[in-house]
Amino acid sequence: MSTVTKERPDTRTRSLGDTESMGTWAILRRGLALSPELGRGFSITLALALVATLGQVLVPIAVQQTTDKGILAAGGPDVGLVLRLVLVVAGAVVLTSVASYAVNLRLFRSSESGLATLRIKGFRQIHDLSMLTQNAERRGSLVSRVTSDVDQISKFVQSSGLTLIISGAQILIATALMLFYSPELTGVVWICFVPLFLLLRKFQARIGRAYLAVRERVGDMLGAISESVVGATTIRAYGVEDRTAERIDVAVEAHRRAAITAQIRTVSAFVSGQVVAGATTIAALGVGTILAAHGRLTIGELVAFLFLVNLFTQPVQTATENLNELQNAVAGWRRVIGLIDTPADVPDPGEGGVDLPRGPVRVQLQDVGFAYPGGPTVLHDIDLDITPGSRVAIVGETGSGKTTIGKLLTRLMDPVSGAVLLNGVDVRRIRFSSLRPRVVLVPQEGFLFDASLLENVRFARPGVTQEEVLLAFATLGLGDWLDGLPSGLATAVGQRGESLSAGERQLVALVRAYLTEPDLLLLDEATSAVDPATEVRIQRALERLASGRTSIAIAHRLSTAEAADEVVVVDRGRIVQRGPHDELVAQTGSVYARMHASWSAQSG
Ligand SMILES: Nc1ncnc2c1ncn2[C@@H]1O[C@H](COP(=O)(O)OP(=O)(O)OP(=O)(O)O)[C@@H](O)[C@H]1O
Repeated sequence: MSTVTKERPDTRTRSLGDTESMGTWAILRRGLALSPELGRGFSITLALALVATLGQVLVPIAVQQTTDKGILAAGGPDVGLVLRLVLVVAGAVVLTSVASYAVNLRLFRSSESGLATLRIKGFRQIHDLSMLTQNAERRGSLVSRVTSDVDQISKFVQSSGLTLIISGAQILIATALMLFYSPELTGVVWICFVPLFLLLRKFQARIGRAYLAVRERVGDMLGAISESVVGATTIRAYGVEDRTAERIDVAVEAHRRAAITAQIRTVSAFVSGQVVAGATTIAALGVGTILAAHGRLTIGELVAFLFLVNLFTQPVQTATENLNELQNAVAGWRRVIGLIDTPADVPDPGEGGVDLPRGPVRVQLQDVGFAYPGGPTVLHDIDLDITPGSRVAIVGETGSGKTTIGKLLTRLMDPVSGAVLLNGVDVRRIRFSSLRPRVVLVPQEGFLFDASLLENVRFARPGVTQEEVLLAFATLGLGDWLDGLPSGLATAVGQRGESLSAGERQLVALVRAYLTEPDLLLLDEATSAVDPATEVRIQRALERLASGRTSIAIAHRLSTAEAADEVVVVDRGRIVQRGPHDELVAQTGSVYARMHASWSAQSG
């Protein structure tokens, strides 16, 4: 029974999620939901932090009591009381230190676990995003979302976040005590500070925008740098080092400018706070002295009040600094959330999906149409039915749409219209756990990791033994090649496999594919020329790999097309011919006949 879903809305996402419209609170809430460890045990941390703050508040009270009731006591200094108060302060200092230590430890633990979870979610998401979405953003910038952006959040969570909350509590406690000592003086302090509170709100929005720009420029800069590192060989080969350096300079310069703008705004906010704090202390001292002269305030109360003014102004000032950290972190969170909340545009049907039964696969494309985001239609009404176990070669001019068909068959992307069916089931309904190992694409340039040959091959099937790997090499006729390598399976392949030739890298890719035991094999044949001995090995390995399974080769060589059971000719996104090689060649004037003529001319 066919399970085609012809009318499907185009749910493909082109770029990463937009979080611009989310307010600061919404971002913080979502950020906390993504890293639940950050909120775990927070009430205990907060209680400990309050204990640490209360310890600080004890000092001005003790100073006032020491001055008024100890030093300036009616019958002369009361040494006993002074000593007791000193002991109380010492106790408070010890308590404060222990509480501060515990707070920091708890914060580091919870933030490190919370942000590790966020990083893991981010990296997983990068893998779940389709190539279309990944292509919308440069790799370096994508990576910066889970590295430097998360670092910004970490900076905030580990210090500024709690300081910000404690600052609020400190302001309230200081105000309550100030009111206790002198409501008039408290009024003076608040009158001085109200304009700064209002100004801070304005600063906060501007600083927030500036830091988001900084985070974006960091992403651009990393994007430009990683591109130049990855493409170093090409850059050198074409002698375009200057132009590349210029692009990096531009990105670095844009980052420098954005960082300076953010810093200027930060410093302006901080300096405003300092000016207001200084002015407040002067006003409190002036008005306080007048009040003391009129007997409405004792000397001890005035001194205690000035301590409290400091306790009040200090968090207001640091609040500006911490608010910047908050904005910086929110900007980081915004970018990470933008990544994590982007729906996977090629979703795994998971529980509701079906498994692909074992055995050679029947492949059907029904009215398949495809266009890359924002681009023209590159595949038009493709209809194809491939018999299980057959060997098919897809040929066509460059840009005709062959690779695109391959990407649709392996579900790296979904068609815009029509459906791809494997054994009669729409690929969109097949679970990834079944689809991924059963349908394998051997790309033109398989990616090799900087590890041994064995580890690179094992990557396909982690549990495979060394004997099984050796057997795989032998079965594909590659035993002699392996024996010729300096350290056999232990040979290091270098970064991206650069110690091997392009042809040898293909051999490794074929062994990898073989170990997965796919039922449908897709081979994107490399266009790069390889030496004749390796060419023979590749062909032999391919033949053995293809036996007993359905295989589709995106062919660039005449030999591959000749060896196939059927050749499918694609021209400008349409299938224009299909049939056995000999039959197609005989159709004079056809696209395939022309291609054949040109292949034959090239090979001699
Ligand atoms: N990621 C992409 N974004 C936008 N357009 C793309 C993308 N990849 C391919 N295209 C376009 O789609 C069309 C078909 O490309 P495709 O790679 O499928 O051709 P091909 O037949 O495999 O070519 P080749 O033989 O050179 O590999 C081309 O016009 C190409 O420019």
